[in-house]
Amino acid sequence: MNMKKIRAVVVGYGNIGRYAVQALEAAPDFEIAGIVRRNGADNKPMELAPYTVVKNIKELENVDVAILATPTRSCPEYAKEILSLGINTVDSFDIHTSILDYRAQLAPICKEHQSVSVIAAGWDPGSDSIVRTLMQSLAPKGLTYTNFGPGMSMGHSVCARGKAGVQNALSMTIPLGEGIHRRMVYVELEDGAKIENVSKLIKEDPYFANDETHVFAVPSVDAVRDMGHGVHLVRKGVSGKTQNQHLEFDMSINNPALTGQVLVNVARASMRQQPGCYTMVEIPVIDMLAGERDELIGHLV
Ligand SMILES: NC(=O)C1=CN([C@@H]2O[C@H](COP(=O)(O)OP(=O)(O)OC[C@H]3O[C@@H](n4cnc5c(N)ncnc54)[C@H](OP(=O)(O)O)[C@@H]3O)[C@@H](O)[C@H]2O)C=CC1
Ligand SMILES: N[C@@H](CCCC(=O)C(=O)O)C(=O)O
Repeated sequence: MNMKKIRAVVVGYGNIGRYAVQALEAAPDFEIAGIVRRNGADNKPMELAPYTVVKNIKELENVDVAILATPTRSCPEYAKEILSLGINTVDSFDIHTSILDYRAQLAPICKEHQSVSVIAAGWDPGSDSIVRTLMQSLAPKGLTYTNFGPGMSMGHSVCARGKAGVQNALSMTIPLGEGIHRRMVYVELEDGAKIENVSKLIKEDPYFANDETHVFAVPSVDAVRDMGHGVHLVRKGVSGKTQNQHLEFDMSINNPALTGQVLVNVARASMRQQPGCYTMVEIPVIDMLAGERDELIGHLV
């Protein structure tokens, strides 16, 4: 039997957007309804030749879900507009301290327009959030440490790139142990910009303000960039009344490729939820997989 494919749109064609398109192309149950870019079809890259590229999602027909691959700080605006059209949205919004507030803003819009939004769905926040939740259930008392990298944080790099005087930026996350990180930021300056001013702007942004941060000027960010990243999540705690349970989760990844894959997974899951706004820990993990539920249960459980 031919199943109707989910019609997805990718909004924003930067790092995550590129890999989200690839993950959609590799998924058996999706078709790409189009790509939304700020400049529409101007300078359309070769690999997008098969697709319609537009400035506004309203120019596309029968869209089920929009994958927001835009800077985190632009996600709320795009999500509100698109959810109001009755189209589902998913994003990898990664300002941990604002997730609850963001969810509360989107929930009534989803209910009013019968749409679904899955927010904060990359790998952290995202799949790591599921691992932390599972670990806490296995050892309810204890401590979890999330140790990133070393690797490139897309969110911090986007943030640094947005500062006045910055042409391009790379923010490397260096693990110091027990969930503490150092930020090493490499910036390509615009003509006339001063590293002292740029450094101040970056260090006072909430993305960086709580971590030790060093900012360096480099002639070319491209020459030093590598999009590898990873995480080592550990929990030591107590199951029932038994101490010293030790749990670990490790991954070493291409950051945008993994994020793009997770976004496609939650785009699929969005089609299986009631109207509302969800984080990944609120969705059955099986809903993120393609295929028949019974078959999946048969080989996964
Ligand atoms: N939760 C997680 O685990 C993860 C989250 N992320 C999040 O993904 C976000 C995107 O990262 P990345 O793909 O590297 O970013 P990029 O800057 O490479 O791409 C973002 C794209 O969004 C579009 N866009 C729309 N509005 C704006 C705007 N106001 N300013 C700039 N670009 C805009 C542009 O595409 P166009 O020109 O086509 O319109 C741009 O290329 C990050 O901010 C990060 O927080 C990333 C990795 C993991
Ligand atoms: N949100 C991150 C992914 C998790 C890693 C992280 O938060 C970091 O390196 O600081 C990103 O944007 O790359």
